[in-house]
Amino acid sequence: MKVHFPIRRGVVLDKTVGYVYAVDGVDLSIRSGETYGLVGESGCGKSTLGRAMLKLTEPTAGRVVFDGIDLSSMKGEPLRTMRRRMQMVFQDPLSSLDPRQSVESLLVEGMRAHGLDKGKESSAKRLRELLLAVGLPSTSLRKYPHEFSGGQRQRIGIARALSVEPDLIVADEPVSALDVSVQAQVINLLEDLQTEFGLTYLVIAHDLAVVRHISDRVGVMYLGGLVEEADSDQLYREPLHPYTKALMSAVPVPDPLVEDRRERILLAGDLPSPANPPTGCRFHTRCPWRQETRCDTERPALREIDPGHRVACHYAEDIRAGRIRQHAVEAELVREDWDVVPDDASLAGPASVTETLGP
Ligand SMILES: Nc1ncnc2c1ncn2[C@@H]1O[C@H](COP(=O)(O)OP(=O)(O)OP(=O)(O)O)[C@@H](O)[C@H]1O
Repeated sequence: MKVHFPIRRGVVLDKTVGYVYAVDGVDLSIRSGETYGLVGESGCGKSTLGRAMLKLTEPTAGRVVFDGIDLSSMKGEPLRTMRRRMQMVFQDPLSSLDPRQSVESLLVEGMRAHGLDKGKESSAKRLRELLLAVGLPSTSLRKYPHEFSGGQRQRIGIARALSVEPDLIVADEPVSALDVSVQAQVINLLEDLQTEFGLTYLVIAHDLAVVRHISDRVGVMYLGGLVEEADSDQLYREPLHPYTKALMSAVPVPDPLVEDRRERILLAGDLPSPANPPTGCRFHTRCPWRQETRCDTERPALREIDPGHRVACHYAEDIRAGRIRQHAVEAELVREDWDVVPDDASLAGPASVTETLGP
């Protein structure tokens, strides 16, 4: 799939002077009942991909197939019916919930739009069930979003998504606006609801720790492309793409008393603009293992290195076997004596993942 946004100039924005290559050739499938975690730095195209999967953003090229049905040319009522089955939970519940609507009205709205409010009594029962499912008191119905804490508001956002009985939920940074102490509660809630209602999740996050806990499989995005994908355990045990390795370097050590023997990876330079991505491998401008000239000119395909473990790097096997490791060490881009501990292991913001320590 591709999603390219035109960059327009001129008095009435009538000239297209270029494109933002937000999603540029991603082939991703999510299995029924699983949680797929999508990670990467801010601006790499995660949200755009999530929105395009729900047809909230029209793809420039490619198809979205949901439950065997091709949504590409679907419009009007058939698309609306399919949309009920695919809901989104947003990062900031305060901006995604209309402050003038009570919780009751917020929850009933979607049910009504999809013909699921079948009479006063059954709607009231359904509302009670929804509140119970997300752990909010029944007195919440008459209240307004600003009367709740951040975590409670996210529960309202989740209840709202659940109200139309979806199969797939795309959760875009569902906990990143919340206090750390509340994050785990919301993640646990999502897990419980998945078991209870047989949901499938796409969880988008810049924080590897969040995704690790909740995901069955994880995909790592860089500048509009998927660079690595594997079962969660496998990816965390043996990241193969240099970018994933760098992200892993930034995850804090779980136990400070355990000696940290992982290699630390320094990425050169800043994240390039998706409006002007590098030729060849998108990651080559920052890669410690860059090999001339193949990496600069030839874009690597995502290929299966081990069963279910796909990597978009020409030299993944060589890096794994340590065959081209020396080059990176000599260039002082990979060091074993790194002693800089990150203040913040998150990957938010345009800053590159540099000089970070990991477990
Ligand atoms: N509607 C739009 N029009 C033009 N450019 C857009 C639009 N939506 C997103 N972009 C650009 O596409 C790129 C990818 O954005 P996207 O929001 O998908 O990234 P992201 O990885 O989800 O980042 P974040 O975590 O900051 O939301 C960015 O450069 C962004 O500025």
